[in-house]
Amino acid sequence: SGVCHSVPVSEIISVREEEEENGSRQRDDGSWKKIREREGKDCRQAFTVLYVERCRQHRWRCAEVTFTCSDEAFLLLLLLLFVSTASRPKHLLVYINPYGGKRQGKRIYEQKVAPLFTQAGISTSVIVTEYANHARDHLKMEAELKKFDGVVCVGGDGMFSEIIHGLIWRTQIDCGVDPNSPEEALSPCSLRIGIIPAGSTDCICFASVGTNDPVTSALHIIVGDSQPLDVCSVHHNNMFLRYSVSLLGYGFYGDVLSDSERKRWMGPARYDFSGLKMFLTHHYYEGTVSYLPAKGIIGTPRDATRCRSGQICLFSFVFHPESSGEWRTIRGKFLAINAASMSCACPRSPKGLSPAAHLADGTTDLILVRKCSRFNFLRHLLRHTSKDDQFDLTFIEVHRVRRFRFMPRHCQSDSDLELDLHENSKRQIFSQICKDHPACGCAPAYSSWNCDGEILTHTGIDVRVHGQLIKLFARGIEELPVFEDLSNPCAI
Ligand SMILES: CCCCCCCCCCCCC/C=C/[C@@H](O)[C@H](CO)NC(=O)CCCCCCCCCCCCCCC
Ligand SMILES: Nc1ncnc2c1ncn2[C@@H]1O[C@H](COP(=O)(O)OP(=O)(O)OP(=O)(O)O)[C@@H](O)[C@H]1O
Ligand SMILES: [Ca+2]
Repeated sequence: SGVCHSVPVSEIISVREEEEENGSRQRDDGSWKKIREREGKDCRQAFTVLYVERCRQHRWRCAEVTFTCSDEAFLLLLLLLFVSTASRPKHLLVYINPYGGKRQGKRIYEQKVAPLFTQAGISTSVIVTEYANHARDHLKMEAELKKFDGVVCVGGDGMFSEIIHGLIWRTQIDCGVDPNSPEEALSPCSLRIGIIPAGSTDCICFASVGTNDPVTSALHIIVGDSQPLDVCSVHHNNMFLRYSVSLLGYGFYGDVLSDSERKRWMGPARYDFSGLKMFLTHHYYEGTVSYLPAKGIIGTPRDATRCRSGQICLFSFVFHPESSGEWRTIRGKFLAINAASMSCACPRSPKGLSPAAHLADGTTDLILVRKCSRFNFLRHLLRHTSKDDQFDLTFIEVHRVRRFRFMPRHCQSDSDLELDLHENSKRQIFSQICKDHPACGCAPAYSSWNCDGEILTHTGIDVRVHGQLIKLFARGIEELPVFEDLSNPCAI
């Protein structure tokens, strides 16, 4: 009817030929042979295009529009599609955690994601996990990775952590790199990972896509997006412990996690319950943090700029030199020590723990919250949910780093201990008594590390950022056009 509609070829999900004008109901599959058969006939081609439509808050939906054109133009479109979709996945290995978040992983995948994959002509091999670490071990030892163009993780941050542990490990073994050594340069993983959010925090999905919406994630996988991601390796005395891509948190977030693990039955609300409890408990921990500041990078953790799709993050990593600068050391009493390798934006805090952190710049933002009053800590926490700067407080300091170490006070070297031997021995006896009498209410000596939602077994750690070690089926958060129509009533 002469209405004009344009769709970028890169955002087409599928093309369906419509029935021919003579009424025959035979459906074409768009193959070259069928099209050649019609050559010479003077008929116009009607076809329906399924494409990506942008909705509010970075959500994507599937929309469709029907075009008509000459056979030659249609042929040209198919050719264009063929060329521009070379980076799209055709075979995917899917892992579903049926127990993540509100236990909806299987339903979300079957109802919202699988039909889209079928429509886009993607074939899948689906594994519903039967126990914790099933996906990790399958990837490490069994999975025939050559058969696939990507891995899909249906679950939360913990499930994603399983997937990267399996994939990074497997890649190092295949490339002859020792994954245990803290000094080795790790080999990047070639398979991309897609995250279908079905967990409790889903911050890796939220911070790399802009929303935690299964359909949006499925569409980013279908169009073959690619977003590199930094990975931290965590070691204790040269022994490998874990990888982290979002939050490594000691003190407050470590305690929230330890407390919340016992309340898994509560679902995602366990974090709010334990968060309130740990806020009231108000423990602080003593220790030494040393770090290697990042040099030659674009930006600081206090910037107003944000990590956005196709912007500075990608080339800032490529152009800055590996810094061999001076280590700096800070000793003190901390309510929290957090390292955020990405913003850690999530529905609880849409700007995240470190709003200016980058997904792929080869650095992590080290946030130190020194001992302060409950009132001041609350001010800091509240600012995670407002426009105010959560770092603009006297008891907070933040550094962009490439590497850092933490040593809790009671693990410090002998010479350090000799300095305050007397006080220290009193404390050790005291903390022993407190373990026996947990009701006495005095502060414990140690917290634990929250490593992407998993508890670490050691408190003294050495952390190193491996820039762009893995890739996601994502493109980073897209800058919203200023003219965005916020009243767009996109069905959700
Ligand atoms: C007063 C409101 C303050 C709201 C402050 C919100 C800050 C939230 C920042 C969230 C950062 C999440 C980082 C992501 C970590 C993930 O790798 C990990 C695995 O999924 N998730 C958690 O550890 C889950 C961590 C969840 C932590 C929730 C903390 C909730 C704090 C509540 C404090 C209440 C004080 C109220 C006083 C009246
Ligand atoms: N079949 C299974 N049975 C029990 N646990 C599993 C199974 N599959 C995976 N897991 C484990 O479940 C844990 C939690 O999973 P997941 O991260 O998906 O959800 P969550 O913890 O609710 O969300 P988030 O990590 O976003 O806070 C992970 O540590 C994972 O190892
Ligand atoms: Ca980073």
